[in-house]
Amino acid sequence: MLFCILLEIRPPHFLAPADQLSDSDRSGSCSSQKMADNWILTVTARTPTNIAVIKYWGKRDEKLILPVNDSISVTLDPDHLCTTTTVAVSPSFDKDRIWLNGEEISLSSGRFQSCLREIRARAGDVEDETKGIKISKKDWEKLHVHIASYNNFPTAAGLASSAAGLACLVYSLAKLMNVNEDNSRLSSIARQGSGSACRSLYGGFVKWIMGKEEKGGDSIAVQIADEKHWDDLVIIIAVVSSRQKETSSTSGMRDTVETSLLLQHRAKEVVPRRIIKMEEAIKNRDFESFAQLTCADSNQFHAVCLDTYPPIFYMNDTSHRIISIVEKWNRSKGIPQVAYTFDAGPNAVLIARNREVAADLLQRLLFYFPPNSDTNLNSYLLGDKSILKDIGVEEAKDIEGLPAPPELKATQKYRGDVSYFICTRPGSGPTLLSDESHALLDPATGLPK
Ligand SMILES: Nc1ncnc2c1ncn2[C@@H]1O[C@H](COP(=O)(O)OP(=O)(O)OP(=O)(O)O)[C@@H](O)[C@H]1O
Ligand SMILES: C[C@@](O)(CCOP(=O)(O)OP(=O)(O)O)CC(=O)O
Repeated sequence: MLFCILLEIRPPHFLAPADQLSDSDRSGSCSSQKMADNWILTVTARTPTNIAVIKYWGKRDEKLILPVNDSISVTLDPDHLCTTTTVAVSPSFDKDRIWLNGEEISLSSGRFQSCLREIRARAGDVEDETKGIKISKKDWEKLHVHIASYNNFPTAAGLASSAAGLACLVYSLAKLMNVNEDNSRLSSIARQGSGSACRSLYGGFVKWIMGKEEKGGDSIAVQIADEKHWDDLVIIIAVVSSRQKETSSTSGMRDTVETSLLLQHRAKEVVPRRIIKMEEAIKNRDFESFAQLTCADSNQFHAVCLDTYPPIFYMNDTSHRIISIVEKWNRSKGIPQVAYTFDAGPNAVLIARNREVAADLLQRLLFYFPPNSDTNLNSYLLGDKSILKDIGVEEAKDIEGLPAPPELKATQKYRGDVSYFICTRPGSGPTLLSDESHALLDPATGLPK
């Protein structure tokens, strides 16, 4: 029986007209055609976001997304910030479709198309004996997919949604289509969806090697160390604004490449040295060097944005205030306690050397940026909320009683200038979610649940 069902399943609209069917086609056509109308195969995966500590900014090839320098990132714990994507294939689908955060969006962009094309070109044979489904390598060119993706954090707000999103798209499709390639090879496909996405194929500490080849085959991500290597680190993100930004990373870096002389100096002289030092700092868990390099690189990235014509401003007054709080505190301690870094937006990503320092940091941040009176504490700190206990904050009113940081003379507060905080840590790479309850597509219809 199973053999009969498995004979050959072709999408109904690709079935040959009856008079062109061979005997073997006919012998299996009844059950397989019936099955062909009904089956849906799905895969769900979860992929983390990442924050660059040595920034990628500038492409040498826009279409293939090849960068002008190497970059290094820390993968953030997917328990707190992640994309979940379900991909489905069925002969009953008549076109490729994608839903992002519940809304259908166009798949026509060159970037989505590049990822789909590259994955399809590497697809393998798939057989699901329990469902009686067999898809051969060549069938993938004709079958269509449905994709549903959800980011559990703001999209297009400088929190690298494109990184987690495109990495998850490529990873889940690769699993659905049985692509037999390691994550580094998959990273070079994700790179063509969004540069920073290639680094989300690994957990821990990741380097995107810029590569030299014209076609970009050697522009891949590699893991420097996994998330357990340096598990003291605690990361606090201050979400300063979750509105969509004015200048996208893509257009911003294009303008920078065209107009900034500082970028050329950075890519040629500064980053190559910093990459070597940053790799060493990570391998040796040398927080002092790690923090010094991270802050310097973030500052240079924003200087390069300012050196662009027309100038790009991603940070705002709140971002600058946070830098000042951290700089003064680090100086008062003699050695860095916290590193800061800002991507293409005003949100601060603060990396504390350990949990104790992270608690002191959160105390300072809550002191200067208390929530509005109508904000609930539960929605003001997301992620690992247990850190609130460390500073004795159980309710929003406890924030009012926090002591002023001793190293700072100014005690003016900036109530409401931070939308919320996220407390997280370095985290793991992509994972498959086998529990059906995580799927975003209905297994019976292939449409969003
Ligand atoms: N889960 C997802 N699946 C597929 N595509 C996504 C997903 N999330 C985001 N994207 C794509 O990425 C775009 C947002 O990218 P953009 O670079 O503007 O912002 P960001 O990645 O949040 O910020 P940044 O890269 O500057 O930190 C979205 O408009 C969408 O096209
Ligand atoms: C500031 C950055 O976050 C830039 C991210 O740029 P994207 O990867 O979003 O850009 P595209 O490749 O055009 O999609 C720094 C970084 O992540 O390295």
